Amino acid sequence: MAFPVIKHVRAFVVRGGGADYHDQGAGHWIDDHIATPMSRYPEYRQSRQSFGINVLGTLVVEIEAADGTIGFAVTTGGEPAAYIVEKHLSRFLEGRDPTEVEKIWDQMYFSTQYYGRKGLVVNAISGVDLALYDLLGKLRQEPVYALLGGKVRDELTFYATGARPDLAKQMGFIGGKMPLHHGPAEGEEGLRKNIEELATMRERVGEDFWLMFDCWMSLDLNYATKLAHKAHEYGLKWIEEALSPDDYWGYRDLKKNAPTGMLVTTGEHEATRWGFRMLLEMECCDIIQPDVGWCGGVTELIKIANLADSKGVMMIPHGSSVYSYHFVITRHNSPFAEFLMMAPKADEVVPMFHPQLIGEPVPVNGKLKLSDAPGFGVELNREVGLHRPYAR
Ligand SMILES: C[C@H](O)[C@H](O)CC(=O)C(=O)O
Ligand SMILES: [Mg+2]
Repeated sequence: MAFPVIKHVRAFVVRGGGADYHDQGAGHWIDDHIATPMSRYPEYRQSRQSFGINVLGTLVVEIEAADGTIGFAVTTGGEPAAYIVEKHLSRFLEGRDPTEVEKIWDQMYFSTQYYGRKGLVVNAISGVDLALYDLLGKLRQEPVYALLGGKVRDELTFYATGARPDLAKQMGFIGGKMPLHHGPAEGEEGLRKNIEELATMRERVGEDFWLMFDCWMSLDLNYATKLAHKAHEYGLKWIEEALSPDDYWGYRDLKKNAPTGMLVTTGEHEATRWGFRMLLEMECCDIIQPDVGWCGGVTELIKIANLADSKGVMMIPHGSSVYSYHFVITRHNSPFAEFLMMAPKADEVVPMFHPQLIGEPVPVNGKLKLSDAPGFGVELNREVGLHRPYAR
């Protein structure tokens, strides 16, 4: 079957909304004194926006085929990523057969390797790769999960990330992951407050509900070890992203130090098969958590997931809505998924990438059956103020 060639790649920037690194309004739980690597500076402790978490904004990539079919995807990266997509990556797609996914990925990665490899450049590559999968699904009239080998289960099961695991339990989620609020710079008092928050939640949710801490790269090995042992008394299921993503040695030691039964998880700021190979070969964690919009897209996630599977490690992607749902449903080593509670008080289920996506599915009673609509099954909301800074 011949497909129309790719005619045009476009990159847009959007401000406002869209999950954790995009702009959220004042008073949102996701920006309320969360421990970060910048918490050592008191002036950057209260709000992640104070040090610029939202500075990049959203990147939207659109790929149009010669017959007018359009695939698109949303990720983080803003203007700098839009520049890379328009000025550099587009040459590897325009005029090409859209089924050349592997070759296109390879050329995007190796042509940018001298200034890329991780971070922003891989975000941009991921956005293009996801848009290409969306386009392919639309051209083939198949959902992305079908392109990936089909479902291994009927529905997705979710845990929730947010400030209110107690409400998440009432909403049918299997667990609640809370942001850690106090880092090492807040000393023993901060540590006590962290444990008190966990104890309060444990009291509210009972013994069996999963509770986890997301530490967002804020700790050192000593503090993380102490936190893990104190939190073990309250049945913490996992300690997430405790250390810098570059500290593979620290993760290896934390996994050795962690109490028996507590899982060590990380990887949402890791990228590519090579980064995850380090985490896996050094036995840094029990669960890897790539974000499909940041780790290299679906093409790279296939390789990452296979590496994890061969080591018997679970792969539970960082919350990225439909972009990870279509992957998780095809994998035995991804038995559940993350849902990021984007309601400001984490008290209701709202679409994660609102307002950018139209038709974004959300879990009901902690479960979701994916639709068989083509591609990722969502449409781009063109009312969000799309800005194309580097139009060619
Ligand atoms: C709540 C965390 O600090 C972060 O914003 C989200 C995250 O790391 C996760 O969902 O995992
Ligand atoms: Mg996390």
